[in-house]
Amino acid sequence: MSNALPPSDPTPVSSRCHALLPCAGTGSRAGTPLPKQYQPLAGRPLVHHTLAALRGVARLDRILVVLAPEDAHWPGDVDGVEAVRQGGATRAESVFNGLLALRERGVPDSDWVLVHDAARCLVTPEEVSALIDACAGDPVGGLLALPLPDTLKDEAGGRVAGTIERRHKWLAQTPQMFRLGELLGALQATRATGFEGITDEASAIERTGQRPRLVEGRASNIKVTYPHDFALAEAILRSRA
Ligand SMILES: Nc1ccn([C@@H]2O[C@H](COP(=O)(O)OP(=O)(O)OP(=O)(O)O)[C@@H](O)[C@H]2O)c(=O)n1
Ligand SMILES: C[C@](O)(CO)[C@H](O)COP(=O)(O)O
Repeated sequence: MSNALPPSDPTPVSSRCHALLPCAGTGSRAGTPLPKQYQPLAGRPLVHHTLAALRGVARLDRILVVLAPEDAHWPGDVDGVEAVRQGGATRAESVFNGLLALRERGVPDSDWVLVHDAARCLVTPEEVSALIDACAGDPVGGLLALPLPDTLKDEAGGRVAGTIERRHKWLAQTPQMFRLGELLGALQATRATGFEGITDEASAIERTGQRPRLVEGRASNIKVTYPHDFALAEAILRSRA
């Protein structure tokens, strides 16, 4: 009988999770004087609410925020949070740079990364935990999403061009949870085209032929995007206080 050990798995399964926050946008649709992630909301900059929710998830090993290189609003020292000034021209590029920064810090390719929009400040620790619970044993990973609640219309020239079958249609939210190496590779494959068509992490993973898991989230996990979203976000935050 041979004493040789069986060959080791080249990609050991890791259960470690990290959060990555793209926070380098300009918030052009929000129309606020400050980039929207720094706009005051219930007495604090918007991104602080996002970070407070993530810091409430004990299973997150690291929280890394990707800032624009010229960001003048980041407070500098947020407990338990690391920031890199490596934001890119698009969300996908900011995420890609953040993943490289995680790798440079020694995070192995097999660890999970939960990418979460800084602008989704209403996410709760419970929603993040539900995503981790649902995806930790999944071979691909997945995302929070919401089954489409309304009738969906196709438009042409400001008029209805048709009604789209809404069964099996979901609205993608964040966090989106994938293995560091897989997500980096998937984004790298679209880099030459300027990450064209990559509007979230799942879309990059889908291009590799894999099918991310949909984990039902809540309607309250909105991305603050337009001017009227601030009042809604503030009302929800105050109702929770
Ligand atoms: N080059 C970019 C663009 C966006 N983001 C981040 O990605 C998240 C989602 O993007 P979005 O809501 O589109 O933010 P903005 O790009 O800032 O908004 P807009 O498109 O209205 O300018 C935000 O937290 C934003 O800060 C980023 O890190 N880098
Ligand atoms: C990632 C995202 O929040 C999922 O809904 C969304 O695609 C970001 O879109 P944006 O146009 O960059 O705001």
